[in-house]
Amino acid sequence: MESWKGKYASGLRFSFRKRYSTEKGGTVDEDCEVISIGHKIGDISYVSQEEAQQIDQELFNEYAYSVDQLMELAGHSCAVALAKSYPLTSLKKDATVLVCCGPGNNGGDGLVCARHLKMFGYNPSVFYPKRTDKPLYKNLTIQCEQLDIPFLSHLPKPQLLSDGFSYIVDALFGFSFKGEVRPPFGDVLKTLKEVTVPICSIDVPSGWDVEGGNPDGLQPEFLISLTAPKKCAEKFAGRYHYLGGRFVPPGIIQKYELNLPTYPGTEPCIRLH
Ligand SMILES: [K+]
Repeated sequence: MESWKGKYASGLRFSFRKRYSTEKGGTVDEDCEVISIGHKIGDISYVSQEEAQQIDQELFNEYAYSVDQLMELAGHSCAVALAKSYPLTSLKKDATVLVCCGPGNNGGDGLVCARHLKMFGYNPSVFYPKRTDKPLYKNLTIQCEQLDIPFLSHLPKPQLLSDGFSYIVDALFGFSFKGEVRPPFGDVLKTLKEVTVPICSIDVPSGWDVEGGNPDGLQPEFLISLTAPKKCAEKFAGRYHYLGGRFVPPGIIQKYELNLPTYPGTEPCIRLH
């Protein structure tokens, strides 16, 4: 696979071709394009868990954003990146998508993403096994329910998931995940590891150490890093890596010396590879 790492965007567009091996031993080529405006695209920043949490706190405390605001932008950027990667017209199974949501803000991003996917014409369902008793999450849940998005009471077996959904969004854990997976999420991750449809992770592949990754864990096909990629994203080997959450103020970019590609035009997300 040709990589864009170490190359420079001389103008507005940078294109390259990726080659994938198929299960039957053949190869498939995919033409890719990254749009960047005068930015060195080789040395993108990967932030540590501590930096991600500090940036998060600064956005709320110094820059006076509310969680709802940033979650809305983040979740919307996830839905847009998913729609670019898996266009409506390319999907069978009535464009059914399962969004698995965890107990924290990563799960909140998932609920927002599900709502926007519905608005974009997809058919999302949500699995949200551990609900958080806070108005923000209750409201996001009601918003989905009012759009007739079904909430599953249990996670079906891998075969049923693979038969019933075009892809599965992993919004279980983000940059605050630590240690060994606690119940009931161990079983959830075990099931997701066995499905054959693409897994699409929001911010961090769930169950991965935020910095070290997890070679035995989920291997998503799609990842959207929010704000800035976390260190574990260096180990992401899937097909689509996007950056989203276009709300990082210049002061934070400077303070944390973030090197991030410039979002093109009015896009809420940009493909990194
Ligand atoms: K996740």
